[in-house]
Amino acid sequence: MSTVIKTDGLTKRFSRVTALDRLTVEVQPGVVGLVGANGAGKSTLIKILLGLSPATEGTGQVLGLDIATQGPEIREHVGYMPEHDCLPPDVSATEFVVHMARMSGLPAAAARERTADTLRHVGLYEERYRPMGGYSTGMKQRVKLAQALVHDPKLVLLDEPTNGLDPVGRDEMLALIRRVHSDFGISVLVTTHLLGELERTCDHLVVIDGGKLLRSSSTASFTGSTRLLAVEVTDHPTDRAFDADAVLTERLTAAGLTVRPDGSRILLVEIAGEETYDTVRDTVDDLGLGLVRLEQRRHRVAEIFSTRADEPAGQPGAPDGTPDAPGTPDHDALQDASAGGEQA
Ligand SMILES: Nc1ncnc2c1ncn2[C@@H]1O[C@H](COP(=O)(O)OP(=O)(O)OP(=O)(O)O)[C@@H](O)[C@H]1O
Repeated sequence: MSTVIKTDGLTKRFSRVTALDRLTVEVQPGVVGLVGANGAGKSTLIKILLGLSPATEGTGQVLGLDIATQGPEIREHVGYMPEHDCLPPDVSATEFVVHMARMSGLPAAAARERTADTLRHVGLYEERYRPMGGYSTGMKQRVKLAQALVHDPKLVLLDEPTNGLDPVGRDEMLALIRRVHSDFGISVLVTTHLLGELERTCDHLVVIDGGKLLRSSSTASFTGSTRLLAVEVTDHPTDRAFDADAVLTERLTAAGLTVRPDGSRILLVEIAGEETYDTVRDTVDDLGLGLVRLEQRRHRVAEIFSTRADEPAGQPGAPDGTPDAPGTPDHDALQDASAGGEQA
């Protein structure tokens, strides 16, 4: 397995902000999520990896090519889907993608053929002949993805591809992103601030905060099991005044378990051993209640940020003692999509 992206001490300083701060990371083939709040440095990293913006310090390779000296070769083998709307409204998807294919060096006939195939692959059919100004956000995102794929790259960098999409559109885009890798073997680096999306889509996550690497590891290692059981019970079948959660908490505590509420309906019970499951089941049964949920809690990617936010003030600042740069990310901007925190 050859390394797709490698950086060593990559730093980008703007006049008032250090957007990337000695970032050292390696990315292997697959679908990799680049996670960080707004302003964490994701877009800056993508531009540097494409050779479009020079690093202030440090080195990097993409597909074994040097970011400082081989930008054009990198862009020949890498597709890029920018975050913002960049589509000319008066032009059709077909015309635009053919143009982008020609810019990548494909001859006219091959460009037309690849465009037709790629637009079909992203799910654009008859509409591809209409001017893009009339497209929905979902259709525009598909065109942006198609132009990143049309020259048959080995790697695509996707900057917030689900931006502005409703939940259905988002699921479709995420499925498409998985297929880019599974059907064509193209590696994907995808940025988003919707954490739940990444848990479902990516094999590996790179988390950055304030331009620094927080963690780089497999998605499974982020979402491993906790030592907590999530328990949800039904109301009492006959006694409407019966406070099921309160009585259950009391009984489980008396049985030696540690219990705390999580949200309005769920109790979290610390797992003391295998017998904890039986104790909960038996107690719920004794009270004449039904079990709606009894499952071991998994970690959420979002927890890495909440832990970080709990650190003593000053800790995340630059090691040289300078205060955090302006534009330090707003952790609230990171939304846990799986917890229903997404906007349409
Ligand atoms: N050209 C620039 N000049 C000055 N500062 C910049 C420039 N580009 C980015 N920055 C700053 O660098 C920091 C990182 O920005 P960047 O766009 O890389 O973050 P991001 O993680 O992609 O966030 P977003 O999701 O909001 O795009 C921010 O503080 C931003 O204001």
